[in-house]
This record gives sequence, structure tokens and C-alpha cells, in this order.
Amino acid sequence: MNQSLYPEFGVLLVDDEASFLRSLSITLARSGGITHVHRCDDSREVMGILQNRAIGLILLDLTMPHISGQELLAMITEQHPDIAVIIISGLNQVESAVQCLQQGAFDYFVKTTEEGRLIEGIKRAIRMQEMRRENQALGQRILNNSLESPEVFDPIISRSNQMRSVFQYLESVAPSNQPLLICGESGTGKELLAKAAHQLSNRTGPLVSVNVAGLDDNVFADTLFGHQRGAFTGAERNRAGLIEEAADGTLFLDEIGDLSMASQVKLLRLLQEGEYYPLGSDRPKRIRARIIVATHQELQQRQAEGSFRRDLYYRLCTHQIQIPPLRQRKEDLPLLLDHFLAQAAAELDKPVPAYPPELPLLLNNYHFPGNIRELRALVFDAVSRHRSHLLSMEVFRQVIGKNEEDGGESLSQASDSLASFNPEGPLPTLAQMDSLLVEEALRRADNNQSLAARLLGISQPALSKRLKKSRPDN
Ligand SMILES: Nc1ncnc2c1ncn2[C@@H]1O[C@H](COP(=O)(O)OP(=O)(O)OP(=O)(O)O)[C@@H](O)[C@H]1O
Repeated sequence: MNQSLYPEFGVLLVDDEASFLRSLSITLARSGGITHVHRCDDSREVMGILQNRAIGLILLDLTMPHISGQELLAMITEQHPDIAVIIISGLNQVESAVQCLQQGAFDYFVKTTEEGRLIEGIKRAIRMQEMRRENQALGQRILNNSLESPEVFDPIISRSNQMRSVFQYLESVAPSNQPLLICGESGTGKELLAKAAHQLSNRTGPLVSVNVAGLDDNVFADTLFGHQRGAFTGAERNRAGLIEEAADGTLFLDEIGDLSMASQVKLLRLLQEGEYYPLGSDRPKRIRARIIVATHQELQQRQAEGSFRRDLYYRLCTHQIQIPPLRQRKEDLPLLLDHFLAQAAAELDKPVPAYPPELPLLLNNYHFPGNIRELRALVFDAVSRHRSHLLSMEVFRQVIGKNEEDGGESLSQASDSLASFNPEGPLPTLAQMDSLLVEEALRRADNNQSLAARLLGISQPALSKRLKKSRPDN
């Protein structure tokens, strides 16, 4: 994608007055950053241009010699129904406006319309076209179950279908200029996905990342927008902000859920207007970076509490990805375990250790509150302490055992499971529950008694005693 051009598809301006075309293209570039523009001052050439160029939006005059705008509109909506048409007419007539809209025009403006309103209307049409194209691309990928650039996802180890859908979605929205919101618990790989999105966008500029949690509003503005010499005491030189550093690339704002209310207003304005002012400057600059934000917070809950702006949330969530936590994609555990063992061994300059067959079972029964980051840390710790040829389970047992003892998440998970009792059926007795739990633990532990005992929070001899009682043949 050519980064100096926006949007990704062409915008065709059609008017018999060449001077109007010139001034309109200047306005589009200056006030809307819309630069992917073709001009045509001869209505007879329009249909030929549509055959040869990838046009997504047409700004069409009505009164023209040879073929009138209204005739052209009829031809375009019939032969190219996927192209949006906005009428920009010298005539301020309700009747012709209504006719054009009925014929399929997206919007209708008169040439004297205030510039801001006109640009906003054109941007609305661009956004709609972008989303339509993304939807089509996504539908196609899901139907074919395909990825166009699978190599981009190589660093993200996964065989989960949920993650595959996330990758397909990411490929469809990566070329867009609209913001991308990545949500997911801490350690699920949000930053890795932001990197993949940047790579897929084929932008020529860099990926610039910043964690905005806890940034005071002035620091936030200075970091993003930069400042002019003399803007405040100590500002001895002009300094470019990260938005400028990320020009033609991607600006990744991590932990957006923790942004202060004052900074949320600044970010909203930036996204709405596409412009910002470096501190101390009264000359606006246009943003040329795509914005990706990530958070581990529930933004909808933060809105309800009043600590996250609703309008900002709606701006950010045009494209949204929810990464599932590791406990919901346990099929990834064996792959990740092997991946981190190899990585740790290489980094620590040791041979890749083998591990006892109980290890995957133990991991499989853990809820990983810290997700993949936690698994990675556990494996690195185990490999660094490892001496014999077989990896010791001790590191894993210490952490996993401690977490289970602390209750916390696992207690709430246990009560989630209880919620699955049929409220209208009879309640099982304690004795029945006792044996159900033991059976379930043995199933999950693949009949490994020491692991099953750990899952049940009892010692192995205690479990063995119960089993002897309930299954005297054992
Ligand atoms: N699917 C994966 N395959 C390989 N490594 C992964 C995967 N997911 C995450 N990781 C690794 O786990 C660690 C945490 O990932 P990352 O920093 O992307 O998570 P995050 O969701 O951004 O976390 P936080 O919310 O705390 O910022 C990194 O070392 C990353 O390389």
C-alpha cells in the first residue's frame, strides 16, 4: 500500500469545471488527508475510468455537458453497485436531492456547503466503503479458512480455532486506517498481535509503542504530540512526538484502559479530527500513523463506572479483537510448552530437556491467571534450575500448588461449575458429589493419582484410601 495515499481505494472527482476540481482536491488533502484522488472534467470518460481503476467513491456534479450527473449516477449504480457516489451539486434543490438519494446516491451536498460538513460526509462514505471491503475480505477468508500471509503469525504459537479466527479478522482489517482495539487478559499476546497487524498493513514507517498507563496528562500530550522550543520551562529545542515518529507506520498505545480522563479527551479529538497541535504551537499537524490500542481492562465496565469515555470507546472499537485467555485454548499448551522449552534452552545455552509425562497434565489443570507470560516464566525458571536430563516438576508444583491453595480464581471457577446444577432437579448428596469429584479429577489427571489428589486438594494416600473404599477391587 502506498502510504502517501489515503484511502486505499481511489476517490474520483467528476465536474466539468477544472478549477473546481483543483480546489476540491486541495481541500480534500488539506482538511481530510484524502490524497488518493483522480479528477475527471469530461463526463464521457467516467465509465472508462471505472473499468480501469480501483475507484471506491465518486464525488459527482449534476449539471455537465454530454452526460448529466443524474444519467451517470444511474449507470454507475447499475454497473458498479459497489462504488459509493456523493453528489456535489451547484443546485440547492430538494427535489433533485431526493431523486438522487432514491437512485442510490450515498449523500448529497451543494457546492456552498461548509467545508467541515462536506469533509465529514466524505469521510463517512470512506469509512463505510472500508468496512464493506473488510467484511467482504473477512467473509472470503472464513469461507476458505485461509490466511494470506501465514508467515506473519509464525511468532504467535497456536493451533486454536479461536486464534485462527482472530488471525483471519486481523488480516481483513490490517490495511484500514481506522483504529484497532485489542482486548485480552494480561499476558495473552496483545503486543504480539499489534506487531502482526503492523506487519500486515505493509506500512513503510515504523511501529512505535508506548505504555500510557499512569502517564500524567501533560506527559501524555508531550510524548505523543511533541513540543516547540520554549513551550514550557526546560523545552530548549523542538521535539517531535511519537505520532510524528510513527509517520506512515503504526502508533501502539498499550494499557489504554488506564488513560486519564483528560488524556482521553485529547485522544478522542486526535481520532476525530486527524489533527493535533505540538505543545506551544498554533499550527496543526496531520496524523499519518495508524493507531492501535490495547487493554486488559473491561472497557464496557469502565464506561459504566464513568472512568472511560463512551464516545472514545465507540471511536476505538470500529475494529476490535478479543484474545481468549490461555485457559480457554488449552489445545495450545503442548505447543507453547515445547516452544518455550526450546527458547529457554537456546537462551540459557543448555540442551532442550525432556519432561515427565505428568507435566502437560498438571498444566492442563491449571487456570493460568497470567496466561502465556506466566507459562513462559515458569518454563524459563524450570530450565534455568534444571540439572538432570529430565525437567523437574518442582517449579511448576510450587507455583501451581500455591495458586490452588490460595483459592481465588479456582474457587470462583468451582462455583461456576456448581452453577451448572439443574435448579429444578434434586440436589445430589454429599456422598454422590464426593465420588463424582473423585471420578472427574481422575479423568482430568488421566488416572494419575498423585495429580488427581493435588486437584482435589488432598494427599495421595488419602485419595488412595477413598478409592480402596469405593472400588474395593483396586
Ligand atoms: N501465542 C504465543 N506464542 C508465543 N509467545 C507468546 C504467545 N502469546 C504471548 N507470548 C509471549 O508471552 C509474553 C507476553 O505477551 P504480550 O506482551 O504480547 O502480552 P500482552 O497481552 O501484551 O500482556 P500485557 O497486557 O501484560 O501487556 C511475551 O513474551 C510474548 O512473546
